[in-house]
Amino acid sequence: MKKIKVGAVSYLNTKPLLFGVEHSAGLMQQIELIKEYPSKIARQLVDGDIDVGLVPVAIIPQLKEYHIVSDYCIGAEGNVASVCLFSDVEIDKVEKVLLDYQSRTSVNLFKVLLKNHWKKNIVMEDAQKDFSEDIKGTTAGVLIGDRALKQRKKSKFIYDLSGEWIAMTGLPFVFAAWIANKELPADFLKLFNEKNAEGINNIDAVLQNVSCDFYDMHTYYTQNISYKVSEEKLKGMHLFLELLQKL
Ligand SMILES: C=C(O[C@@H]1C=C(C(=O)O)C=C[C@H]1O)C(=O)O
Repeated sequence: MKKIKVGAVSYLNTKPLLFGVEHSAGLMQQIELIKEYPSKIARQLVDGDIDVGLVPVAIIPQLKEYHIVSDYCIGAEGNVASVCLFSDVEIDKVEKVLLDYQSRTSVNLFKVLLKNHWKKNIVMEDAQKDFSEDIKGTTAGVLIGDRALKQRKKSKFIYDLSGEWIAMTGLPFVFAAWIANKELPADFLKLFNEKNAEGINNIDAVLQNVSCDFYDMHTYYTQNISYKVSEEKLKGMHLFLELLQKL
């Protein structure tokens, strides 16, 4: 049988979603699991190299066909902690912003917020590898994932992008969702969804397999990331895609 190719984000935030998946021999037999940073997973789904992926929602317009196939996502209903503008100076004094090459949603969320929330014009530059060292003086950076959690100890000013989005819109935010580029078998999707739920409903077991010395993972999994897809989150996602279209 041909294996279903599943692309997942390689960050700490994805561990609760993969906990049940990776512990299920039955499911693992059906899939090939690829872990990469978000912009790579996005490219693979757009190019058809994978069948389903935990992809940045900002790339939805690039897909000829898309199906949100799970009740779980990487979302936030408050400060997400791992998607922020980091800076040595207040945003009013920032002259240049470096944009994380691993991101597709958050760098676009920053652009949406800059125009509609902060109502500013700042020079932006696509960043290269290891750019966190270049975040200094009047050069700020949008950083995501585990590297962002580490950066929290280094930068004086931290603007949490989902917090700012919620302040602007009153809606929660979805960074990434499980999206397929084709129809997939219903029995596979049912099992995949059940296995996603396992870790989400058992964060204490997930935490036993995670070690992190730069941020409290219990807080991250229970108060920062919000994993359940909801009507409100989808509303937030559609508004984001609409504002992105207008940029
Ligand atoms: C909350 C996060 O959400 C992520 C942000 C993404 C993006 O900006 O494209 C994509 C996937 C998610 O992992 C994070 O990585 O910190």
